[in-house]
Amino acid sequence: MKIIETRIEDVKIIEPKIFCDERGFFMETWNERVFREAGISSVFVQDNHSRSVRNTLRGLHYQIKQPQGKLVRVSKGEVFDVAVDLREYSPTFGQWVGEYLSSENHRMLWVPPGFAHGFLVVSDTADFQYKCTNIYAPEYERSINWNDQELAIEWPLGDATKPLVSLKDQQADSFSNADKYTKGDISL
Ligand SMILES: Cc1cn([C@H]2C[C@H](O)[C@@H](COP(=O)(O)OP(=O)(O)O[C@H]3O[C@@H](C)C(=O)[C@@H](O)[C@H]3O)O2)c(=O)[nH]c1=O
Repeated sequence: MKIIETRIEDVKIIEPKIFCDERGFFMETWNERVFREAGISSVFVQDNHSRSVRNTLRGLHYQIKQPQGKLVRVSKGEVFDVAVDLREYSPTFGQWVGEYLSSENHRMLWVPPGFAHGFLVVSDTADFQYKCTNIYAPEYERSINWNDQELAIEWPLGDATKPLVSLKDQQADSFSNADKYTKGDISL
C-alpha cells in the first residue's frame, strides 16, 4: 500500500497493492494494522455505498457534531472527489483537494474529520463506497454549495453546464455562512 500526500497535510491518497492474475485482481480495501501503521488509526463504525449517474454531484457534506472521517473509494466508474478543510485553526482552512478516484486506478482518499466532502461522477455510472468514523447524524448534517465562489473548486464538468444535485444540496449554505469547526470539535 502506498500513501501519497496531497496539498492538504491530513488528506491522503491511498494506493492499495493490487495482485493480478489470470482470474482478475485482488486487493485489500482496509486492514486495521496496515492503516494504523500508515497513520490512519481511526475506528470505523459505518460503511456506505451509493450509485450515481454521470454528472451527479453529491456534497459538499459534513456533520458539525459527531464529525465523520471518511475512507472513500470507487468500485465502479470514476469520480472527481473533493475534500474542503473546515477547521478554522488549520493553516489550510478553506482550501480544497480534488482527486480522481476510479475502479481503474483503485485509489482511495482519506478525508479526516473536520472536512466537507463531495464528488462529481465523470463516468456513465459510479459506485461509491466509504467507511465512516462516526454514525450518520442528520440533525448535525450540513451542506455547503458545491459552486461556492470563495472556495472556487475546479469541478471537471466538461460540456455540462450544471451537475445533477439533490434538492437538499441545491439549498446548501455558502462557505462564508456555513458552520465551521473549532479545535475542540475534532479529535483525530
Ligand atoms: C448519508 C446517509 C444517508 N441516509 C439516507 C438519508 C436519505 O434519505 C438518503 C440519501 O441521503 P443523501 O442525499 O444525504 O445522500 P448523499 O448525498 O449520497 O450523502 C453523502 O454524500 C457524500 C458526499 C458524503 O460525504 C456522505 O457523508 C453523505 O453525506 O439516504 C442514511 O440513511 N444514512 C446515511 O449515512
